[in-house]
Amino acid sequence: MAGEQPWIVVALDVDSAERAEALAARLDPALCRLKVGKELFTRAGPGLVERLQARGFSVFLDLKFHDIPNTVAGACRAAADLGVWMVNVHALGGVRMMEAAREAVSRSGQQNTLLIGVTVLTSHDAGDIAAVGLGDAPDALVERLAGLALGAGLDGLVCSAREAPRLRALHGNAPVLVTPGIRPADAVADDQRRIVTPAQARADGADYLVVGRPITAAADPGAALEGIAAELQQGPSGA
Ligand SMILES: O=c1ccn([C@@H]2O[C@H](COP(=O)(O)O)[C@@H](O)[C@H]2O)c(=O)[nH]1
Repeated sequence: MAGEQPWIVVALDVDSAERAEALAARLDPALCRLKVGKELFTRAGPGLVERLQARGFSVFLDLKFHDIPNTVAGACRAAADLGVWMVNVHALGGVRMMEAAREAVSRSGQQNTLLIGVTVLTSHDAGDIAAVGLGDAPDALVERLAGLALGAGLDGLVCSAREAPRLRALHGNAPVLVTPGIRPADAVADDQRRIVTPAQARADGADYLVVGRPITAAADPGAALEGIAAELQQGPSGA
């Protein structure tokens, strides 16, 4: 799988429905999908997701569910019933939780909703992982969690594009790889630690690139989106 266009997923990390809809109005649904995460969903709820979908955007509901299997299954069922393009759970929730999520989405009326598993947050480096008592290096932990998630039947993974080549070698082209931590060469990293440029991420095997602040904090978000889309057409060398 190389992902279906559009490959860019804009993270709408803003604090109101009004701000989110104003941003969406400046973005072309032919060039991007939208991601609604914890802050915006907690403020604006399912109604906003439905309005963004009505504007023609595919929506990734990025709530990273991580709870007991029954609770996560119910949350995933609710997300699928909203008709979202993609929803995720955190792979650290374990195999039984991911299997329950898989069954809930597959039995919902929206079987096309993609269910993916977060491996290691792109804001984490080796020190962060060691500090919470997980012994593996980031790439080894990603590999371990990816195996569990795909074994539980999930459609794909959230990881850094740095790990994409190894995951492709291990699991082939079928898993959907969604990669945040995307930064154009001239952008600041912010709180991200395992970053990759947009064209390099695609070249390394990422299907979908999550991009937030480099687009949403730009003076002209529409132009910033177009710039990244153009970079993807050119490839990593710019050739
Ligand atoms: O490992 C992860 C998982 C999710 N995210 C989310 O992606 C965006 C990234 O935003 P930027 O502004 O481009 O840094 C944000 O919504 C995160 O919650 C992630 O960064 N890493």
